Amino acid sequence: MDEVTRGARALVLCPDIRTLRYDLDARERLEEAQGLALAIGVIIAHSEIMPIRQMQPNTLFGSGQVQNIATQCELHECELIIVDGALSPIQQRNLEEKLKRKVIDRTGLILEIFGERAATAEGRLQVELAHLDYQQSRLVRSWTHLERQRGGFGFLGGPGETQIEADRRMIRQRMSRLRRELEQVRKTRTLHRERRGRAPWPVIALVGYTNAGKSTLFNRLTGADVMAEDLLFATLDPTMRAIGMPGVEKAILSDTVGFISDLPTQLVAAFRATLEEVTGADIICHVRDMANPAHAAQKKQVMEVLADLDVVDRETGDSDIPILEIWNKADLLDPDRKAELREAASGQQAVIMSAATGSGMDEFTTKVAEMLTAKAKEITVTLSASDGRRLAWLHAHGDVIADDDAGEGEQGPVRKLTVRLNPKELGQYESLAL
Ligand SMILES: Nc1nc2c(ncn2[C@@H]2O[C@H](COP(=O)(O)OP(=O)(O)OP(=O)(O)O)[C@@H](O)[C@H]2O)c(=O)[nH]1
Ligand SMILES: [Mg+2]
Repeated sequence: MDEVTRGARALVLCPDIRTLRYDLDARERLEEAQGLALAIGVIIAHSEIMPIRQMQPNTLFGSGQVQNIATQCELHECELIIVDGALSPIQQRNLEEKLKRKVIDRTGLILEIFGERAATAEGRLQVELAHLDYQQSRLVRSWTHLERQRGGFGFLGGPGETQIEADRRMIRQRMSRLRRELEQVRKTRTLHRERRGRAPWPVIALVGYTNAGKSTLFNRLTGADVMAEDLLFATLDPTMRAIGMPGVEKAILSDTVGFISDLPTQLVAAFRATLEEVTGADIICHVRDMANPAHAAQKKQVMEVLADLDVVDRETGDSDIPILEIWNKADLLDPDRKAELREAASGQQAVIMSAATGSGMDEFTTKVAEMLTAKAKEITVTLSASDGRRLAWLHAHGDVIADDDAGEGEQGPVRKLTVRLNPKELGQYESLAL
């Protein structure tokens, strides 16, 4: 977000539209909206739930409410109004005119956050693409940091129709260039992934709603210093590290972007590409903030995204990849609630822990090790002692339990090996060319 907005005093409004069905109640949504607002560095001067019986096509809010918003802005000296919902370009423009202040909606807000956080080349390309897509319909807008940073496409001032046409064309051209660049970056990434796919280590993916504690857990396990903050979308680009823990000699741990409800459609594709890593994981750890009253609705969102990624069956909830639920932030729960959860967890793949304090870590590592071994198969093979290639491969990739001299065969000495291989490795071993 541009200089003017960072540090700006903002009025955060959460429309509660009677005709819509929400997963979270208004108070929870308002809280999330405040979190999003803080994530772009504004000061929340005042926030309010706005019940709406009937949406007004021109302003969303009724005229009395618009009056009221204007008064609140004066009272709290706000320069910016954040509406936690979707505004049509017309509604946004009309509200700005009536209120004489900058107005942004939920999509705009999330795009701003993503724009600030994206760190990798791919992340930046995706976000810019999403932003341009959003702007196409809002050509008179002039507040986004992207266009400012890039020297502008000439949206400033009240452009005439020809100017808007020219801008549209420019946006379209820029978008198709970005798509080409993205394609290139993705190809490279797929190559990297394929190369890693041949590496023998299992992949553990951390997923979860934004602010659940994924990066905190990641840091604890890797000793890394990934940005873990009380900020929504602290992590945008996937981060991977090799880790070792009791029972798992080596694994790759991947931290991912947090999920959120009502992700702007423009960002869904970007988001999905970032999450592709998850589809190749051996285990998914679903980190949940059990201290958040909205944790059940948040889980639902996460499962939806996993279903979108074809990891989870939307109807049955069955998953191709084993999922371990991390019931995080246990340190914030009172003992009764904890006991309740402990009971509930015993029947499922779930661990109660605190990534912040480290409590429950042992149980976590034991569970992960168990799940990885459950997937592994033990095979026994006899090989000619001169088959150096296979012998070396098994020692390098598998968990060799026994490697014994098995006497003389027709072609000389023979060895008998018992090896544990996870399914991926087993496939690789079987396809080793003779
Ligand atoms: N009390 C408590 N706080 C925690 C725990 N785990 C994480 N946190 C805090 O929760 C906030 C969010 O943690 P992150 O690790 O950044 O969450 P994330 O899931 O990576 O969030 P995104 O990257 O935004 O998706 C931080 O302020 C953490 O310190 C926990 O077990 N207990
Ligand atoms: Mg994170």
